[in-house]
This record gives sequence, structure tokens and C-alpha cells, in this order.
Amino acid sequence: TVKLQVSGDMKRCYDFLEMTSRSFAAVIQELNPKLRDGICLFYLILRGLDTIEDDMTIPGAKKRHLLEKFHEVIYQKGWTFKESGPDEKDALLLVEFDVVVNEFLRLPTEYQDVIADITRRMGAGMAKYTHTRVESLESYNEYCHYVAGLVGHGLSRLFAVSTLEDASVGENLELANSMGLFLQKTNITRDINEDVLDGRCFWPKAIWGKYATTEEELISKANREKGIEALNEMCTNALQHIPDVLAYLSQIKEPSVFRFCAIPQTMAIATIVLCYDNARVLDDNVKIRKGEAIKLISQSDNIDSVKRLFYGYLNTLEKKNHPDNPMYAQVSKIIDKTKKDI
Ligand SMILES: COc1cccc([C@H]2O[C@H](CC(=O)N[C@@H](CC(=O)O)C(=O)O)C(=O)N(CC(C)(C)C)c3ccc(Cl)cc32)c1OC
Repeated sequence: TVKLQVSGDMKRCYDFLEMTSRSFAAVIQELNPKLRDGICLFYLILRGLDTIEDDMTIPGAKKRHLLEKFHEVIYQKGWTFKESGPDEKDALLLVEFDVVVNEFLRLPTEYQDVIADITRRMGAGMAKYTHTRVESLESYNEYCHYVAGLVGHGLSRLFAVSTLEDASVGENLELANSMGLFLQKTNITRDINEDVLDGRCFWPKAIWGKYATTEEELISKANREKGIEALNEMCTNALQHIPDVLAYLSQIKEPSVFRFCAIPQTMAIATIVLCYDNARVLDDNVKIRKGEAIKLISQSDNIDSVKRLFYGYLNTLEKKNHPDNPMYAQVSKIIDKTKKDI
């Protein structure tokens, strides 16, 4: 019965994975068996942390304690959390978190150590940002490091520990950090309308504060010209990570690991280029069309194809980048530098 119960828990973990993000769940399930369960569990533990961070019904002090202690909780058999707010979309994961703990404890110790280390550092970083706002560019990069860059670090170390990738992949953590920052900054830039309407804003005031006095004014129709200039500066800030992203992907050799890493990045370049100079971002949550996403998934299976995709999106960006745009010079510089790497 133990065998049956054990496989039942991992099956349940994959059910949760599919509930949280269907498209990405499929890519994780296609990973090499040496990484599949470890990354599924890492993803669910991060999702658990994220659910606590996002839950505005949890009082500040209690939330900070939960975030800072989460790296210990993942070792506690039977641990669950049944106090999530009613609207939390991933609350069920925390209600049944004991299933994730059971499977986490069955991972090789080396995998547990990486996952626990990242969970500890991310939880501490999230706790800090429950009472600190993202104002300067430095705090923007630090916040994105905590919530996304560290995921890049942890995954790169798991790739190396699995021996599917070179040990060097788990050592050059600057490139790994950029993999997280490009994804996170693209999401933050794209989600401005939704976030401001939710009463949150992850755009650094050092950028938007030059174009508006409040977040509401930033997305208002009355202030539209200035809003677009702020949007273009946010896009430019995200675009600066592209050279590191291509350098990181160039070192990944195992096919299933490559696709796992490349698909989110090609989605992100398509999204950030769509957002550039696009007023609709301030009114709506813009997403690339389903057909384009399907094309990207099918063409993100080797570095030459990914470089070709990036080259194509940089050409689209070039056409959207006009000399009268204040970001013109910076964007041109990133395009030229990246095209030289391709
Ligand atoms: C080397 O680094 C990576 C390599 C491959 C994938 C990711 C990264 O990609 C997804 C992709 C994903 O989750 N896509 C969603 C769409 C979306 O959320 O925008 C989806 O396809 O549903 C993503 O977005 N994040 C969330 C963070 C960005 C915060 C790290 C994420 C969360 C947990 C894990 Cl284990 C991995 C990732 C990496 O992380 C940097």
C-alpha cells in the first residue's frame, strides 16, 4: 500500500501543476525523468510561496513569518495551510500541501538542498518587500532577483546536479539571474493595467514618476502620451537582459531542458515587442495570439531556431522604434548589440 500511496501523491502533484498553468505544465512533464519530478515539486513549492505573498487577507507580521519559515515547512510531514483568503486561486495547493511535502522528502538530498536554499532566500526577500516599495531601479532589480532571478539560480543548479547539463551551468548565476529578470520584467510591464486596478504597482517609481504623479494617472487616457513614454522605458529596461538570455540558452545541451528554458523566453520576447509603444497595454492585459504562441512552442527546440525567432522580433521592434521616440537610441543600441551575437 505504501507504493500505491506514494505514486498517488506524485500524481496529485501533477494535477496541481496542471491546475496552476496548463501550457507550462506540459513542458515540465516532457522533461527528462532525472529532472521531471524535482522541477514539478520546485514549481509547486514556489507557487505555494507565491500564494502566501499574493494573499492580501493575511496580516503583515503573520505573512512575513510564513514566508521566512516556508523553507522549513517543506520538511514538515503533514503541514498544510487552511487560512488562505477565499479568492486565492491556488489556495487548494496549500490545503493539500502535505502531498507536496511527502514527495519533496523522497527527492535525492542534493535536490532538496537546492530547493530549500532558494525557498529560504526567496521567502526572506518576499518578506522584505511586504513592507518595502519598489521605487529605485536598484530595488526593482533586487525585487525581481528575489522572486524570479533566484528561480533561474535554483533551476541552473538542479540542471547541473542532475548531470544533464555541465557543472558550469550551475555556477554562472549572472546569466541564470537574467533568465528570471527578463520573464519577470516582461510580466510586470504587461500587467500594469490589471495591477493598478488591483491597487498594486510593481513598476519602479524612478521610471513612472517622471511621467505621472499617481499610478492611476499613469494609465489614464488624459495622460496617454506620457503613459506610453513610461511604458517604452519599462520595455527598454526589460530588453537589456536579452544578450544574457541568448548566452544562457547557448550553453544548454539536453533537448528537454532546452525547450523548458527556451519556450518562456521566446514567449517573453514576443510579448515585450508587442507591448512596445502599444497604448493598449495601459487599458488592457495584452497577450500574444494563440496561433503565435503555438508557433513559438514548436520552434523553440534548438538554439539556431531560437536565435532566428529573436532576430525576427528585433526586426519588428526596429520598425516600431522611431527617431522621435525618447527611447530610440537605447533600443537601437540593444538591437544592434544583440544582432551581433546572433
Ligand atoms: C532558468 O530559468 C528558467 C527556466 C525555465 C523556466 C523558467 C520559469 O518559466 C515560467 C514560465 C511560466 O510559468 N509561464 C506561464 C505564463 C506566465 O505565468 O506568464 C505559463 O506558461 O502558464 C515562469 O514564468 N516562472 C515564473 C518566474 C518568471 C517568476 C520565475 C517560473 C516559475 C517556476 C519555475 Cl520552476 C520556472 C519558471 C525559468 O525561470 C527563470
